[in-house]
Amino acid sequence: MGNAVAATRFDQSVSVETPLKPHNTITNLHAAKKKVLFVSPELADLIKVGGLGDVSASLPRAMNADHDVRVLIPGYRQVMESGHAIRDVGSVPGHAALPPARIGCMTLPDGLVVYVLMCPELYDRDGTPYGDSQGRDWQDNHIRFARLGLAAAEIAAGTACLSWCPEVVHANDWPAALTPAYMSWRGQTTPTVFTIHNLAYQGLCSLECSPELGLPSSACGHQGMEFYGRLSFLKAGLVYSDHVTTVSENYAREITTTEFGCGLEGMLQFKVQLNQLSGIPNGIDDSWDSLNDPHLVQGFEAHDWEGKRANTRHVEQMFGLEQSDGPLFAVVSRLVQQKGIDMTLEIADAIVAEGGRIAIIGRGEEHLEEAVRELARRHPGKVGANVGFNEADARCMFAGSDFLLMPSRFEPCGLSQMYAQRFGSLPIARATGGLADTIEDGVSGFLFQEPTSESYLAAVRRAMAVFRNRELLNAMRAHAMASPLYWKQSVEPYAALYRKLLAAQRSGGKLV
Ligand SMILES: Nc1ncnc2c1ncn2[C@@H]1O[C@H](COP(=O)(O)OP(=O)(O)O[C@H]2O[C@H](CO)[C@@H](O)[C@H](O)[C@H]2O)[C@@H](O)[C@H]1O
Repeated sequence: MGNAVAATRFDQSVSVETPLKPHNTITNLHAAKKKVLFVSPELADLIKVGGLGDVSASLPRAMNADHDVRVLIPGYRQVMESGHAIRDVGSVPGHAALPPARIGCMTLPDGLVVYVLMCPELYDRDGTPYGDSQGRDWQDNHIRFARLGLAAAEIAAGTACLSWCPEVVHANDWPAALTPAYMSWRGQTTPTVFTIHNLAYQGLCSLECSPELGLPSSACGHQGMEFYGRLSFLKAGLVYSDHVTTVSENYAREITTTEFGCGLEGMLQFKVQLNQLSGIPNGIDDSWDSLNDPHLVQGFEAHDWEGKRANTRHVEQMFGLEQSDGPLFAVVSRLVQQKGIDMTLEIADAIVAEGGRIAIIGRGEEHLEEAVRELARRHPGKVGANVGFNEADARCMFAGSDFLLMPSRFEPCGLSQMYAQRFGSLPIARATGGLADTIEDGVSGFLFQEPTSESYLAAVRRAMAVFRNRELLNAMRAHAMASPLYWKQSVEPYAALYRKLLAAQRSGGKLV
């Protein structure tokens, strides 16, 4: 990337903020709003791969009425070129193989403050936050995300030259998981929360990477982040944070079992004994408003089913589907094993044979992308597939479809099923994780128990039977659209957790 481009990226006209003295950790103890640093690899306003991007955009905003939550994300190319002015406000030194970096500050139009970790050699690349445009993970991901964690630790220590210092640090998923770890190794006492959005992605690297990350020797043992002979970023988040949350109550229970614990269930059971693991469900933000969403061809409310139908016609056109009186099923999903796409492929012929049509938008594993394309080729006019990522199209699909197919093998919370319900599309989902917590079987959607195509198809058939009973269908749609799934329900549990950790810190140290 040439200098000319780089030079346009930082708004240097604003003076660098006055550095804070190291360890002068809290500028105003009596400030009403607690300062929280929210560390994440995604933020939907700027870059989104999946649900973590949505949560990072909506949870801090929902919390901000009573808190001062600021987000720290890496300065990927998409972030630096987003068009938002970035003030250069601080810096962090290098450590082992982690290069030094600058910290920028971006204020989004609604006032959300975002710190951007600017390190072009690590983040200025084509592709996604995690890999290249062919879907291959970046080979230096351990360095890229250790850099993120250590920068967050420096901000928390007041050593990043910022005029703001958090009282609580909230790190999300493996890419941010070294935040509490570096804080612990450096003796920092600011309370830390680590949220698991998906236990299956662990951020594993070789033990030999330890010197590159500048880890203390204790980190590489069983009591540290060693996991079956490798280093696990996610395990570091569990071991070194003061409290672990995950994104639904059901998933919080499930991850303590062998079936869902990904080998970490013993550690998670221990966290439960210490009262350091809880489930706080995700919500959705109020942009999910079927009457006023500008992406829809026609806004609609419950009982205005003609308005919803206008969106169905639009989705049919988008996907080249024949018009029909049969149900329209939508798939809006990352195309990965977790999401059970293979099961949808197995039952698709039956859905089509029984009068259904399917519209699929998704991106992910190459073999699943190809299988989805092949399915659409086999059923012209009945199945349409768009292999890619498009938020506006996804919103139209939630509004235009009758049912959302979400047969996830596991699902920490799931957002798509909540979006679908809000837009009057009834989710058909496996009763797992947050899906079981947010869908009422036979009331706002359809749940099935076993991760088999037989069990799934039986649920689809129940949905089709309801589709033929207009009165019941419309009652279920209206109920789904009224489901109380907004963030409001999650704000207080997070606020209570922050209060508890701060109280523990005041009364003599961290929770043990
Ligand atoms: N091709 C495409 N085009 C447009 N939009 C697309 C898309 N594919 C997916 N999306 C969107 O991406 C998001 C996916 O969020 P989910 O929560 O459903 O799953 P994900 O597995 O990514 O998130 C993980 O983190 C979240 C957040 O905690 C948990 O809810 C979840 O269970 C966990 O697996 C939704 O906003 C969906 O609409």
